[in-house]
This record gives sequence, C-alpha cells and structure tokens, in this order.
Amino acid sequence: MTTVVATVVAPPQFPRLSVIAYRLPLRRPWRSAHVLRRERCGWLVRAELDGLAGYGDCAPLPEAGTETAEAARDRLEEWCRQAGSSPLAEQLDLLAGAARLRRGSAAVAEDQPVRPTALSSATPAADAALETALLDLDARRQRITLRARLLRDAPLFVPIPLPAVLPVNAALGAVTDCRPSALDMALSAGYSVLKLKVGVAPRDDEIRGLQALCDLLPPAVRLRLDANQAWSPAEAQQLLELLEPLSERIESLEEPLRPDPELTRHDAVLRALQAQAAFSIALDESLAGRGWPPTFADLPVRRLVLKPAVLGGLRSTLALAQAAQSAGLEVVITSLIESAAGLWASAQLAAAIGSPLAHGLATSDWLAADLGGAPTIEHGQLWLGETAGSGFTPTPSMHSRFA
Ligand SMILES: O=C(O)CCC(=O)c1ccccc1C(=O)O
Ligand SMILES: [Mg+2]
Repeated sequence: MTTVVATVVAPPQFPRLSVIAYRLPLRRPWRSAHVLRRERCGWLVRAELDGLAGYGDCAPLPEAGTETAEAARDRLEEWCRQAGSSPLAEQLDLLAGAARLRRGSAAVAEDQPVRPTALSSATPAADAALETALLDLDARRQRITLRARLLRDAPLFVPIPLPAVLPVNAALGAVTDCRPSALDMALSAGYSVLKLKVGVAPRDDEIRGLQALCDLLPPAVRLRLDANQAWSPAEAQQLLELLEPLSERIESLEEPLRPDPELTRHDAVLRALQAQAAFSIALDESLAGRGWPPTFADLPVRRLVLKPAVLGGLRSTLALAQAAQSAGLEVVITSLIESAAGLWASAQLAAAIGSPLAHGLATSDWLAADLGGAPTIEHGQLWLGETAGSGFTPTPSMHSRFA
C-alpha cells in the first residue's frame, strides 16, 4: 500500500492575455529608400497574472522584414484563442518551438501567408510581442530586470553586472531633409553617432548634404548611413568612392545593395564593398533572406543590425547576436520606430548583448504620441534603470483600455 503523505498541486500559472490596437501619428513623415510613413500602427499585448502585467509591442513593418499587419493580427488572435490558456512557461516553450511546429503543419501553412524566407517564424512581429509580454511578466514576478531574465536562457554565459546604460545613435531621417538646426539639437543632446538615411534623393544632392554636415561635426562625432538596399553594385561602388574623402567621419553604412536572387554574386559584391570601405558595412533587412539560422563564418560584411520584431523575438535575437559576436561580427540592435513598449524591451535586449556600439533606439521623438514613457536618453546614453521587467508602464488612458 502506498501512503500519500501530501499532494501539493501547484496552482496553475495561467496568464491572461489581452491585445489592444493602437495608432500613433509621427511628428513628421519617416522616409527611407522605399517608403514614406506618417503613422505607426500596431497592438499592445498584455500578459497578466496575480496582479502583475508584462507588455509586448507588435507594430509590423513589412518593408523592414516583418509580416503584414493582417498576418500579425491573425496570429495574435489565434494565439490568444489557442495557446493563450496555457501556463506561462509552456507558452514561452511553445513560442520558442513555434518555427518547428509551423513548418511541420500543412494546415497552418495553408491559411497563413508564409514569407519567402527561411526566418525562424512566419509572423516574427506577433511572436516577438507575445514572447516579450510573457518574458516581461516572468521577470516582474521574479523581481529581476528583463535583461537578467533574458540571460538566464541565453546560449552563452555572460558575466553580470549588465550595463544599465547604453550608447544610442540619434535618428535624423533622410540626409537631404536634415537641417543644421536638427544637427545642432542632436549635438547638444550629446549624441556621438548620428544616423541618416541615404539612397532617398539624387546622389549628388546627398553627397553635397553629407559634406555640409561633416563640415559642422565636432571631431568625435560620426555619421551612420543607411541606404536600405537602394543601389546597384555599380552605384554603390561609386558612392563609396565619393564618400572616400569623408570616410573618417563615417561610422558605418547599412544595406547598400538592392537585393539579388543570386546570393553568391551578391556576397561577392558586398565583400568587395567592405574591402573598399574604411568603415563597417552592415546587413539589416537582407539578413532575413539568408536562410535560418544564418551562418556567420563567411559573411561578407563586418556588422549586423538586428531587430527582434523581424527576427521573431528577444531570445532568438539574443542567440543570433551571441553567435555573431563569437564569430567576430559587430552587432547593433535597432528599433522599428516602435512605441515605448517596444523600445524598453529592445533596450533590455541590447544590454544583455553587451555590444559597445551605439544602438538605434533613440526613435521615440519621431512619435507625436506614445503608449507610455520611453526610456530616458541623456548625453547620447539610454538609461534602463533597475526596475523589474522591461521598465515600460502604459499611460493611464492606455491602461484603462485593458479593463
Ligand atoms: O537605426 C535607427 O537609429 C533607427 C531605426 C531605423 O533606421 C529603421 C526604422 C524602421 C525600419 C527600418 C530601419 C532601418 O534601420 O533600416
Ligand atoms: Mg537599416
């Protein structure tokens, strides 16, 4: 006969998920090589348990490599209906394994638009938002920062303490839109890396604009350029020649080349551009087309720009960043001009990665309204603080919509 001394059934830890749609106008239009946007739309995801709440931002931006808004909404709805009533840890496991499950399921593949890439998820922005809300909640329950929570599951051990302060770049928009007054503001705010979009206006106008800006820069300040895949190989090579006299003032150049289905040919051009340039060339949106997970040993450039909403979550981005850094690559985390909920989480991820480079997380000024307070930036440094979770708190009006 067996004696049951005590049966302790732990209370099921089922978080309650809610999703609220939002629309945030931009202060001025955001221009890049392919699009002009006047607002950012998305969903704020909340995971609540025992009076604590975690938040995740889902603001798809297909031109940056996420799914469409429709696909993201369907995924959020489907998740809340099906997985949304599982325990917290189980939902996090499900999200980590979602890529494998989705590839194995013909039913899912039929009614979900599957992106023509081999990314970890067909709905990376929705998955990232769900994962972020759950991880944020879990961190708050354990009274640890989200960056500490992330490192608990990370593939590589990172010695603590983690940085609570991160260098970030100013996001100044298109070079031909950048007035000296905007430059002055960024300089007096203490930024030492200023990011500008190129490949938007005629080449000679952009070169003239860059020269004029460089003449106004103090010695320690450098420009980070982003062409968002605007140029042919010949145009990119010519651009680098024209930028040569300014090369000491340039910190890096993102995505110079227009996509080419022949990856070997594309990489040969990128390798030649990287050899020609005195600064780092970076891959950003094209990373999604390289198969999953990308291999780093023979990457033709020196730097990767990573966005968790494109890569399907904080954990997958952290794993990718650690692998890239181990292979000697530079890593930068950037925002998709997302709400404060997204920025706080991406900044926690950037802290966990421990890259010394400026991250592209100073974008909250582009929004004319926000879902909560964004992290403070002083002297070009973003302050994370030591509060449990991501640090995000919704505004009272946003909070009341969850009732
Ligand atoms: O990096 C920054 O500072 C701002 C973020 C940014 O440029 C961006 C924002 C939305 C979509 C794509 C990009 C990009 O880096 O290409
Ligand atoms: Mg970019």
